[in-house]
Amino acid sequence: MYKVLITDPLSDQGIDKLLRAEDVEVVRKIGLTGEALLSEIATADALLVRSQTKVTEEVINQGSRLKVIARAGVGVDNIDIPAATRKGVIVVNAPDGNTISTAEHTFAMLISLARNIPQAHRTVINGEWNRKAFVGVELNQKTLSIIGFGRIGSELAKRAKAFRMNVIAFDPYLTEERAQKFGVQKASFNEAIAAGDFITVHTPLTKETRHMINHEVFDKMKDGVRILNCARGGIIDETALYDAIVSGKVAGAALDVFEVEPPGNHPLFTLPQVICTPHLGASTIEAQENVAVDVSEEVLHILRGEPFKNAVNLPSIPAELQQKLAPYHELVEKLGHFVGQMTTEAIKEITITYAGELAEGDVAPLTRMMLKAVLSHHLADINFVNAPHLAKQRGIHVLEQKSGHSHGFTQWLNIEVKTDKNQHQVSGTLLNGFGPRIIKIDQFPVDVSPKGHLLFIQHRDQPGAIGRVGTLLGSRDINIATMQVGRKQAGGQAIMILRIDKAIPYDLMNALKQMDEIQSVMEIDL
Ligand SMILES: NC(=O)c1ccc[n+]([C@@H]2O[C@H](COP(=O)([O-])OP(=O)(O)OC[C@H]3O[C@@H](n4cnc5c(N)ncnc54)[C@H](O)[C@@H]3O)[C@@H](O)[C@H]2O)c1
Ligand SMILES: O=C(O)CC[C@@H](O)C(=O)O
Repeated sequence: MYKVLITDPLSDQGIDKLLRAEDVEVVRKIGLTGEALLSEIATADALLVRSQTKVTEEVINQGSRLKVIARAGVGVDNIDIPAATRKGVIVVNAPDGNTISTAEHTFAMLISLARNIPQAHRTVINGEWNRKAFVGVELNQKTLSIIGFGRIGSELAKRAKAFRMNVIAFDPYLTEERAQKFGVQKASFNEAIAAGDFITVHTPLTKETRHMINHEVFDKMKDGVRILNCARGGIIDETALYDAIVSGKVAGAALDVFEVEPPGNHPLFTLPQVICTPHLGASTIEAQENVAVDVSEEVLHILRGEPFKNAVNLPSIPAELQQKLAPYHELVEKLGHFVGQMTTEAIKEITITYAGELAEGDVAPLTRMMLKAVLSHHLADINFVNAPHLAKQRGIHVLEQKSGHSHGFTQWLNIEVKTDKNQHQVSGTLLNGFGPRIIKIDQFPVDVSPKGHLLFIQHRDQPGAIGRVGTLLGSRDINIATMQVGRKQAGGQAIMILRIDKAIPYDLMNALKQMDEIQSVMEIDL
């Protein structure tokens, strides 16, 4: 039974799949913080949050069973992603579910800002009828500068175009083609800042975007500009905004988000030009249901070991690629486990080479999978998420390469592991109808089905050696299911791979190692 802990309010309909899952126990403790959160997370397999719960390194490290943190929404700035990655915990979000709601909210703020609707409303309900104080401006033919042209920025552009605004956009990843598709003008940051009658930010909050709208930037804006932030508090420097409004540079500001939330008695609230909402961008019935459905499904997939799509700390793998690579998973894992167990010293370098059909297209997910398999015999708590990070942390150099030489096979792959003193390599393929095969071990051609309990023996090729090993095992009632021998030349170095029905007792292992012709013996479990 998986324990799924929910600590922020989520739509009931949205988490219906989790509530109905027979293998899941849902524990809803809204607003959990401090010691209480640490104690609950200790036994949780998954944590579901919105933006309120602060998922710190301490919280993540306390989750000894934690496999996934799911953010019902887009922004993951309340989650310590590097800490989750180090711990091998997958972080997923729901990037699409609240796009429309947030774009619509931003548009509502835009109109409210242009026409002073919140301020006017307040006076009317207080018994005043002051029409002169609230003369607004039209949106028609005004320039809207959108900083950050992703999901929300581009949806907002469509709405602004419908109101006949000139839309210009700055986004380092915006192509001319995409700009044309949305009928917007692609601009540099400075151009967008200088041209906007309204300027709205829709970037994530990052090191680069924190205070990207600051004193200096306000100085470059048109007089009477109106500013919106429905993305993240901190993208706009609130002190600079306050000064720019007081100086008359900025005619008004609409804010849904704040550097500190809740913002308390903020100086900006003393200014009549400022309108605000309490982080309501995604607060619609539809958005909350969408994001809760999305993350509930992702959590179930991850807990059940099924494919998932919106991991924040893993490169996303398109469904088509997942499907294409799925047949190779077993081969890659088995080869990785084989060479990982063969290697008994500290690993310095791992090279994986793909050839044949495998050399066509993206194989990065296979490399990550192989890395996890190899290193699981050397490092604790390694998984698909943290494998590259742990390898790098240990100074293990990982190389992925493609080769035009597939050795006569439709697909071929080789894993080579180097240590200070040794190097080992294993090659494999998928045989139509027979599944994964190991076809070479350390330059010795073999044909081994990589499964079960194997005995891997390196020895000198001499008459009687194989017989003596068989007799010794037989004398201790150890049955040999299959056997493969590989050698490069008669009388030289050779290997034996025996699939045996049970593990070898310690004294028998020693007896094998003491045989004259044997150099090394190891058991390999696949
Ligand atoms: N107010 C709310 O309730 C609410 C709801 C949803 C999302 N959000 C926030 O809105 C923001 C946008 O969300 P989205 O779904 O559109 O994200 P997105 O990832 O689709 O778009 C963000 C865009 O910002 C661009 N960008 C990154 N760095 C930039 C920079 N330095 N300058 C200019 N552009 C830059 C990216 O290229 C990307 O296109 C996020 O901060 C998100 O957390 C707020
Ligand atoms: O949970 C919320 O309502 C905030 C949503 C929003 O800020 C997001 O990043 O998705």
